Amino acid sequence: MRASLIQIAVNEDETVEARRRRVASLVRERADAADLVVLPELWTTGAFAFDRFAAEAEPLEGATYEAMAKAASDAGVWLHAGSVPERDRDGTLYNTSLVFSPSGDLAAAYRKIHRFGFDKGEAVLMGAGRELVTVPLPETTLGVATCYDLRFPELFRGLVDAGAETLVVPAGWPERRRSHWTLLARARAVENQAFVLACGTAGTHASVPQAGHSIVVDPWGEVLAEAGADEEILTVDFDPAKAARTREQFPALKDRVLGLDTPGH
Ligand SMILES: O=C(O)CCC(=O)C(=O)O
Repeated sequence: MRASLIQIAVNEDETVEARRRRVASLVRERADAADLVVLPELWTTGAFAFDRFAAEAEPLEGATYEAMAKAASDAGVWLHAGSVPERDRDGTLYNTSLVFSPSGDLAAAYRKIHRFGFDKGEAVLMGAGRELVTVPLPETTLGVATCYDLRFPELFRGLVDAGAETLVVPAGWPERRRSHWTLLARARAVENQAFVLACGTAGTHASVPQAGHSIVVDPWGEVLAEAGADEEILTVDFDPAKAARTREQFPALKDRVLGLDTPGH
């Protein structure tokens, strides 16, 4: 299977409309060059452009949905279109990822569960998702998570329990914590014996330089490919069956002990 992670530069000198058109054509260019294309988190607005979330939020089937559904079907690829600021019918905002099939149908939508910012930014401006999302592809089952979710291993265990073998993580990770990004991507791969495809943004928006360094890790924790800091398309061939083989040959997941007693009980 061949995956292309498109590490988009999110800078303020490009309008959302221009970036959407540019990204749609980058996706289209992956026709015959990838089976699965992955985009980063909130690449229209910028993950740190909190003051624009409300103004640029879209209904689920908004402009980004339409452009990405068409790009996926034009290219004939599975497309994890990263995430958009979604406004639901009640007016609540969510950080929502969209996955399209090669015919351009929506295969899954995932609302980010762990919101970043503690008492500011996304954590106060957006609602939290509650549902784990997996997407069965012919070759593998994807488990999806977004950026800050990477710090919460229990979410990934939930995805593995639901059948995920390839974990896809769009992000807008800041440069100042790049070492955590790489470490956590490898940790999630090793502990879950799964591929991790983690696609970040490049550029600088809201004065926050982005880490870039999108990364693909195999179920043994080996880094198959890693991008630099700038906009880049990272393409990698991988054998999705390696997740099952690794779980068979080194069956650590079977040794999990659940429901431990807590101190004092
Ligand atoms: O956890 C981090 O260090 C970065 C998280 C983040 O930037 C996000 O979730 O948008």
